[in-house]
Amino acid sequence: MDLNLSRFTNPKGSSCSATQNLYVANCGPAVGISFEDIKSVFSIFGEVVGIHAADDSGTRVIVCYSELIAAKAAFETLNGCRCGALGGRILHMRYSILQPPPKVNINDSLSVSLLSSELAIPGIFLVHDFITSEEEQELLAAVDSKPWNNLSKRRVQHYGYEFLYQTRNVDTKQFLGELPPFVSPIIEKISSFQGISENEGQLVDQLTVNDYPPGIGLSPHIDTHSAFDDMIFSLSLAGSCIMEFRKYSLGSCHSRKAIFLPPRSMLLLSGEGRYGWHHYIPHHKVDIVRRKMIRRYSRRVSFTFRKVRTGPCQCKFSQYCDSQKMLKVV
Ligand SMILES: O=C(O)CCC(=O)C(=O)O
Ligand SMILES: [Fe+2]
Repeated sequence: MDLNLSRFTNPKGSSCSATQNLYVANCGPAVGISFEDIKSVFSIFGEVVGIHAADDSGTRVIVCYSELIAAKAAFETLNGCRCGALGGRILHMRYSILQPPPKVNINDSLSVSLLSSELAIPGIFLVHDFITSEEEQELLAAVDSKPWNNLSKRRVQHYGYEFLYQTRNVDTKQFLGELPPFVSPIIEKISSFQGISENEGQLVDQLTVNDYPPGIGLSPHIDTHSAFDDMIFSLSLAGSCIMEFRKYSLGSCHSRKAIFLPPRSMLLLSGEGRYGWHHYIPHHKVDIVRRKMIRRYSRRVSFTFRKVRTGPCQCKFSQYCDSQKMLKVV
């Protein structure tokens, strides 16, 4: 990704406040106009210090001047006019500002795995391209046609059983009905994972759909042991994010690892990864993955499939297990 892309934005407030940078639409390499041609035309008005692609269309550029007066002169002369020296194209212009580089937190230096084999947390598996783009669009359209519940920073939908955020549990007596037919192909695919089909009964009966605006994450947590069975499946749609895993003991964090979740990937949390590690989506507009900045342009929608637990949890991770802590109190 060209890091110059999207570094420029509209001036806030008045859309006509002038700046030294001009966004120029309808010219660029994709329509046979080189950066040199653009520079020679815009240099008539003053010193041009940079020309950048405004996006990846090849037909929109940012022209940066050293002086505001030059940008204003170019804007007033060329905006909306047919420019003979640039292939006779009509230029559409507005002022643009250079965004400050995104703040990169020192914590972001955590190395991010692309594969679950690199992450190496027992029980955590990531499958890339679990669904096709068409299936992804169908799932997004299906949930977008249903009502969303607004939380403070994101929207959710619950199917099967409602997830209650106050108790971080479900009310097993309040069955909302079978999971909707639009997720049946996903559940079928999950069931065909090696080893999983041997399980008896229903594999999953609860679905939470999360719609995260760009930059919104989720605080570190372990899904309540007493609420859900071992396997938790989370399908990422539309946008990407990183998911961080933290191992706490005696209240402090001893180990941190992270994995990149691209759209259409399926993450399985099970065993130690599900019971003994907190998972967390940092609240970042930009994720650093292998020294590349990956901006969260789009919303991310996740489908988290779980199986509601019917008896107490008997996992080997008792220090994180509410079922086993409750037994001790009694
Ligand atoms: O958005 C995700 O992938 C994870 C959601 C999650 O951890 C949860 O709902 O408990
Ligand atoms: Fe979770």
